[in-house]
Amino acid sequence: MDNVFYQKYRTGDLMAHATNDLNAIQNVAGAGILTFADSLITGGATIIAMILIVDWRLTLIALIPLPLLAVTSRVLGSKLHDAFRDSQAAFSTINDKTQESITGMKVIKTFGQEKEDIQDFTEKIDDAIVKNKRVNFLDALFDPFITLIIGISYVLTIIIGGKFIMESTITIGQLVSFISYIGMLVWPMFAIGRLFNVLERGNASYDRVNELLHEKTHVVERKDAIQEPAKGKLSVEIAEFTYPKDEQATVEQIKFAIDEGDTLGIVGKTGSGKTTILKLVLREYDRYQGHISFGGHNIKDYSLDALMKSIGYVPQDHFLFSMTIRDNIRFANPDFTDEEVEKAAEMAFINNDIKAFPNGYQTMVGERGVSLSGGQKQRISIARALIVNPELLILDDALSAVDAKTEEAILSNLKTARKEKTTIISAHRLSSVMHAKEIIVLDEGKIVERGTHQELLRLAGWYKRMWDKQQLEAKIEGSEG
Ligand SMILES: Nc1ncnc2c1ncn2[C@@H]1O[C@H](COP(=O)(O)OP(=O)(O)OP(=O)(O)O)[C@@H](O)[C@H]1O
Repeated sequence: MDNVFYQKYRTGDLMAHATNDLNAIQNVAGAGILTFADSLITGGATIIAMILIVDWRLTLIALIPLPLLAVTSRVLGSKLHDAFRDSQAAFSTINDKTQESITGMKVIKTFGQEKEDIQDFTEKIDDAIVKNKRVNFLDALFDPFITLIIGISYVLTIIIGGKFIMESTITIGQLVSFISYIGMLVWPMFAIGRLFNVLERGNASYDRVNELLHEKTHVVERKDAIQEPAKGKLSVEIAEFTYPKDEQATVEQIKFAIDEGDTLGIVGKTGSGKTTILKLVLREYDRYQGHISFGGHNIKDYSLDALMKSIGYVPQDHFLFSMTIRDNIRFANPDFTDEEVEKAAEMAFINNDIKAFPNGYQTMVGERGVSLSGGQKQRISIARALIVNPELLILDDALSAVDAKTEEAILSNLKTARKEKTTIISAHRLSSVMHAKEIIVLDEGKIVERGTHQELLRLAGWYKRMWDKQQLEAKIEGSEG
């Protein structure tokens, strides 16, 4: 699924669909069908015996209350359906809240928001309890109603059966055995009630899961898509792109081309649209006016696999998995050798840091392992992208957490190792892009300045002002250090 989907459905919600809802559906397929078969066979056999062995008229009378059972099950079932849907939605909300609270625990603690968070959690739990109580209330109504219906059957049978005995249509013995047959109908009737219960729960969950399964991704591969990884010149022409549900265009009139082996720098204020352009190159969104081609073909002509094989991406918010550093670096392909992993780490200037850990490359990352610094995580993400030696490397503000010296070393490594390959660097620190073949400056989604570092300095615009400011800051930091 595309990004729009993951923005619409939150993690906890998706997990609730995959656990609670699937359980309810599974119940229909298991216990539900078993109960149905059981009630049908036992009930059917008993009714046939009543007709054949005792009296068909008495059987009809005993079954008069049955339509009542159908009506009750229908009415209660439909109420249960709605109540169960609400309770499942409440469970999704709790799941979301739990997931967010645990993930954001550090922030909650730092801002002293534990009490407020617990309060919010309690409110959500209380809401779920109210909704679950309603489900259980409706659930509990089934049995008394069925008992009532069976009671009516008994009463009718005794009254009419008594009349039949007086008329000598049936014997006392037949009436007694008929009443015990009704006793045998008790379980099938309860079973029908339970079946409706399970069915309606499953139905409510099925609606929720079905809605999810019918979501369509907007990024669709062409049937005869190119399977060969993209390679060559990257050319981007975006007349306009607006995020789904937004009204105003986020980027407009973007036009640039990068020859194989060249580097493009993208700079600009925060929120000026740098990441957005990169997302379009990564084909995270397909709906824009314009044309992006890579190696002479529109990126939409490639299979997603072929396009992604050509691109190495280091996002702004790097994410490492709970596995060893080595496995994190060779995430794209576990067959990379230890030498290749170390070479990539060397290029990302993280090799020495990793070797200094007691367990070296075997160090576990994440919840079960060491806490890495922001800069270390960032450089491991860079190594992870570099190891595949991609045709196009995209660094989205990927050097923000390293110091100027480390940045210089990484950039110089990239320059040597990636002579033949294309690189896009988006950054706030202008020194990251100063060696690029072309630099574009964005403001409110439009290119406002472009050229080489020297040309931009001569323009004396935003780039020059920022450059001077950052140089001054670097000098002050240098003298302080
Ligand atoms: N998924 C989204 N849906 C709607 N609007 C978005 C989405 N992602 C970003 N935006 C908006 O698009 C604009 C450009 O965002 P973008 O992330 O491209 O900026 P940026 O230049 O990379 O910023 P920064 O330097 O802070 O990373 C911002 O106003 C942002 O709020």
